[in-house]
This record gives sequence, structure tokens and C-alpha cells, in this order.
Amino acid sequence: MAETFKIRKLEISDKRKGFIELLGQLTVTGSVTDEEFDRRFEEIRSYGDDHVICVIEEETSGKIAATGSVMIEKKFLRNCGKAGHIEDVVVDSRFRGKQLGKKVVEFLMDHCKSMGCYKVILDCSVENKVFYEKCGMSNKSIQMSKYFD
Ligand SMILES: CC(=O)SCCNC(=O)CCNC(=O)[C@H](O)C(C)(C)COP(=O)(O)OP(=O)(O)OC[C@H]1O[C@@H](n2cnc3c(N)ncnc32)[C@H](O)[C@@H]1OP(=O)(O)O
Repeated sequence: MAETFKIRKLEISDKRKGFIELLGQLTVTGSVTDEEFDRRFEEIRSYGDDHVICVIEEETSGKIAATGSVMIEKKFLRNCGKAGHIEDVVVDSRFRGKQLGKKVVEFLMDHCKSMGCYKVILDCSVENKVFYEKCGMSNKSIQMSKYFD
């Protein structure tokens, strides 16, 4: 059957559509219960346009095929400017190479533009550098991190 894709914001029913399993293709998710998911969903929803999670649903199967999120940081510099931070971009391995990742990033960038951000930034592995270049980004600096126990 033909695949049809719809891009939209995350909905509370998306846990049943494989959203957490999809994130598991990016990194460790732990076992998120329905209650934990609902609580976190409501918390994120309360941030309104300052924290948006985008998904692409494959409508024939009703499964979430791709996702990505963006947070809007409010600054004092640049005349109290705003910066977008893209995180957690992942496309289901069955659907990679169909421009879905690019569509997710474009959706998130459009959101940043509509929010008046002067820039959008993200961290990624060397393997994903070309993908983000194809999304219109360029390498700016190095990534630093510290994971807490
Ligand atoms: C900020 C973060 O979240 S970083 C984490 C990124 N996510 C991951 O690493 C999770 C595992 N990987 C994935 O989910 C996917 O491979 C993604 C998200 C990196 C790419 O998603 P896809 O849907 O497969 O990419 P998409 O089809 O939109 O590719 C767009 C373009 O980038 C190119 N591209 C995609 N991935 C790569 C890659 N790893 N290396 C080189 N080019 C690539 C494609 O060939 C395509 O080029 P074209 O427009 O000239 O045809």
C-alpha cells in the first residue's frame, strides 16, 4: 500500500503510535509508562510555542515515522533576542532516505523563524554533518558535554 506522510505537532495519543520506540532508535529511552508520558506531555504543552515537538505520521500504518524537537531560548543579548535549539531528530530506519528528516528540520526551523529567533543551533555527530548541511546549516564550533550520573 502507498505510504502517506503527515507532519504535525506531537499529540498525547502518539505514545500508542510508537513515538517512544522511535526515540529508542536515537538513544536510551528507559521504560516510560503511560502516566509518565502523559505528565511529561502536559508539562511540555504548558510551555506553548517555547517547546515544540514535531512528528511525521505514516497514515497507512498509523505509526510515527519521524520526530524532532525545538526549544526557544530567551536571551538578554542581541536586544533580548531568541535562539532555537534543535534536539532529538530521528527517522524510523524503515523510512530513512525519503527526505523525512529534512522535512522535520525545516518544520522546526520555520517555527524558530516565526518565533523571531536570530539563529538555530544543534549538536550532532560527524556522521550527520552532511545531513544538516543539506538542511542549510554549517559547522560553527565544537560540541562540549558532561553527563551526570
Ligand atoms: C540534533 C540531533 O538530534 S542529532 C541526531 C540525528 N539523528 C540520528 O542520528 C538518528 C539516526 N539517524 C536518523 O534518524 C536519520 O538518518 C537522519 C535523521 C540523520 C536523516 O534522516 P533521513 O530522513 O534519512 O534524511 P533525508 O532523507 O531527509 O536526507 C536529506 C539529505 O541529507 C542526506 N543525508 C541524510 N543522512 C545523511 C548522512 N548520514 N550522510 C550524508 N548525507 C546524508 C540525504 O542523502 C539527502 O540528500 P539529498 O537531499 O541531496 O537527496
